[in-house]
Amino acid sequence: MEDFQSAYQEEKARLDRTLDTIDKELNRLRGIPMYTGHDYTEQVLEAGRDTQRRQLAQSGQEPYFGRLDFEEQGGTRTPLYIGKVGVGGDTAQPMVIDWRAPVASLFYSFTGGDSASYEAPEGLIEGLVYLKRNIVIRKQILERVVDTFNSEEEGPAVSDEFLLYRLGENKDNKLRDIVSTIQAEQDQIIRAGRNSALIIQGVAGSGKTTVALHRLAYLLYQYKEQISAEKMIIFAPNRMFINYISEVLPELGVGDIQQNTFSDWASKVLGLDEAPSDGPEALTEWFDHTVKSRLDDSELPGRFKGSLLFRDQLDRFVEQLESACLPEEDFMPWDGAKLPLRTIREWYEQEYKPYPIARRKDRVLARIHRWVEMELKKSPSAAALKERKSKASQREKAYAKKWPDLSPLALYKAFMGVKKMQGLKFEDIVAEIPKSILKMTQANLKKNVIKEEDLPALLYLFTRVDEIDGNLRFDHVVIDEAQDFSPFQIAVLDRFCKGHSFTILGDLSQGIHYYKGIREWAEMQVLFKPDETAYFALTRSYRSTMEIITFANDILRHGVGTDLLAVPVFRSAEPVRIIQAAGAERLSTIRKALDRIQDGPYRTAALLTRNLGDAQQLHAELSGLGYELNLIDGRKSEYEGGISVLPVYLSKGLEFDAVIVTDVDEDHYGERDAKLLYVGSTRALHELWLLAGETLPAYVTANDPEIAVTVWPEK
Ligand SMILES: Nc1ncnc2c1ncn2[C@@H]1O[C@H](COP(=O)(O)OP(=O)(O)OP(=O)(O)O)[C@@H](O)[C@H]1O
Repeated sequence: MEDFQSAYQEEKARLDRTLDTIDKELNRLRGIPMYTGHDYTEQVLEAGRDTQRRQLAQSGQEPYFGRLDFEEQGGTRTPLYIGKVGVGGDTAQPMVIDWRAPVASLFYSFTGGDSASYEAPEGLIEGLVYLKRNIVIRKQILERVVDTFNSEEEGPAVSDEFLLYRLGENKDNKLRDIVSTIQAEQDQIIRAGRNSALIIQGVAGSGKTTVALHRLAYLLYQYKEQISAEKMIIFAPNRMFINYISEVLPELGVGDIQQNTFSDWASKVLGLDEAPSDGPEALTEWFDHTVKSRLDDSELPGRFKGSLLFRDQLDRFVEQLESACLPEEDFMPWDGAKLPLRTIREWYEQEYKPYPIARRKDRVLARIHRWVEMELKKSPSAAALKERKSKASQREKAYAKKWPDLSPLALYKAFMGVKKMQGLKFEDIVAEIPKSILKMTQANLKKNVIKEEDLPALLYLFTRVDEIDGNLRFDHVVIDEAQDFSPFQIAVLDRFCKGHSFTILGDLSQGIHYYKGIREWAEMQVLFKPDETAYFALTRSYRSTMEIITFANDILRHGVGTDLLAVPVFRSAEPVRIIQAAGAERLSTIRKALDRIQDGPYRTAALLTRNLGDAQQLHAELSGLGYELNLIDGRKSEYEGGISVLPVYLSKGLEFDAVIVTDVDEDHYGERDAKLLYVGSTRALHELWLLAGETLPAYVTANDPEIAVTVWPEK
């Protein structure tokens, strides 16, 4: 107790000193009149002061969250205070060190032991850690001081006490930063070098999304000279998810990073009027549990059109295109004048060879135009000039039309046999496309309907025949829920991305979009050379209680059939409740469970149904009974918190303090839908209820009363 008191007093005094220094510095900066003139040097200085003012104002509320006492070899014990932004960065001993600075990595990577080291620009720095302390400051008030390592005390190396305190809290509506409790295995990913494609397999709740966002903040800090926020992008599954994660980057002081769905981004690049996407109707079709037979992988359009085989077919098509583009004829602007095919061919095949085909076409046509202008100058009279000019203009237009239309859609239509293209013979390639997929695509393209699954091919054709403009290129690409991406999508993105700088994260066990996603990470790894890629596995799960994770692990083991199990953090609460709620009892049981949850200390909860129709119906019934609920149906772009009703497949990526899954029976969640139940169950932080139908799915067990029970709570 005494120790705690003295630690608290010590930190209180230090906080007062820090706040005082920040206050003085802020006042000094605010006292400098804002520069609004035209002098460039002054403008740069003013921008710097503005950033400093904003950062200091932020630090002035919660300057730091951790302290690490470190003694560098040959040096002395020094307390390092670590915060979201550095304060006094130019001095030899800054008051607060930015969490992304090399030395701050010790705060995260240190797991006990006699010595510690970190990578600095000047090499490996070694030394001793004496103390690791978590400090909670809210609005300038010191709220909590917890030592998670103290070399002078007996006890476990680095304790989880502070992490558990953080995980036990109820969550706001939005995902939050975790700078104060980043774990060593997460820190390794956050600080991994920029020029490789990281592939991260992480169990549900292992912090993948959160880690990716922190990694972006780190990369921007570490490589500030080489990369910029506007050239980084996060691909997320839908608009609502983007809204859900939207607070983390601003909390980390990072703005302007693009956040988009693949479909929206691709449509913009391709100039499509509308972004094709798996709308609610398409999803309902894929996720309907009453559809008993599922197509083989090779017949699933998304799987086929996302494969590298399909990319290779397009490659063969483009190769032919190169030689077939040039019209096999001389150009005659008017009778008696001739630009021989031989010359045009030389321009196209030799002089402009370094350019992509579409650029070559433009250059050849422009050069022909220039040649015509020169020839026109030789006209014998004004009348002849006029006549020749008009003829040449018509013939130039006619000649240009003999070149193929090289827009991605026109090429794709040609490839799929919906549009004629002279001089190409690729029937053998098309014959390799599964018949059902070819027929369906042809029918769609005839009506000018483009599906989401066609986007990689369209983008690929674009990048193969044309130049990618500099402002479309990325310094870094993050792909969340990457198990739902196809290898071809990644291959296309690689063409837009400098140095294979990717963070690709997902969870194969949550691969519920079976009709388009991958089955193995190897499908993506083959895209990169071994030294261009690194693989990480996150197995610790931070979101849910130990009971929920142990229960969900059983679904993985017996239902999904994988050994990628989650390791819980030891945070214990109520067992999972599996309650009979079939037939006439269904609605009243849902209500009873909901009432209990509403009486609890929670901020967010979710009712997860098997499909959209169920969610709509339940939402209508319960709203009619006076419950305040938000329906999430795939159309919404904002996540509102409170109690949500949604089909289970739309819950991916989200989390709620308490979750009720309805209709958990063999019919709704047969073995092939075990992944859906896994996703649903792992959305819960503190409480999970499964409302059971007549027969529980065989893979759902309630053998251990510490983990799952089939009775109502006693009080
Ligand atoms: N080191 C940590 N400290 C505190 N909280 C953490 C930590 N890592 C993850 N969390 C919390 O765990 C929860 C899950 O994180 P996140 O959503 O990023 O995981 P995920 O792996 O993307 O999950 P899923 O695949 O299930 O959607 C979040 O509430 C996050 O704040």
